[in-house]
Amino acid sequence: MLYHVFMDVKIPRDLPAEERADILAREKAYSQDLQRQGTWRHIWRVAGQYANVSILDVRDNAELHQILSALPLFPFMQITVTPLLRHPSAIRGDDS
Ligand SMILES: O=C(O)CC1=CCC(=O)O1
Repeated sequence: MLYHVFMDVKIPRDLPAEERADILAREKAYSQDLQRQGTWRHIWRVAGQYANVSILDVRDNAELHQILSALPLFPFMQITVTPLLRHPSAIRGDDS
């Protein structure tokens, strides 16, 4: 199943710089690993915001929840999930 996931990042200003850098490095490694596996299909920066739009391809709601709740930035993000299905007018073969 495909999901559109909007992640709005709100890291507290008073988080120590070392801790912030460590979380961001782990977040990058975690998301890149899932991208290599094909689970995290797209990640886009939202222009002008510390936020991203991502497309994840997972088995079900439970797997999506497991992946998102394990994000190192999870405590510092507002996440909005929208389930997707193939549009009947779609012509691309790889979007379902
Ligand atoms: O910078 C972001 O948008 C937060 C994020 C999620 C996965 C990732 O690599 O960064």
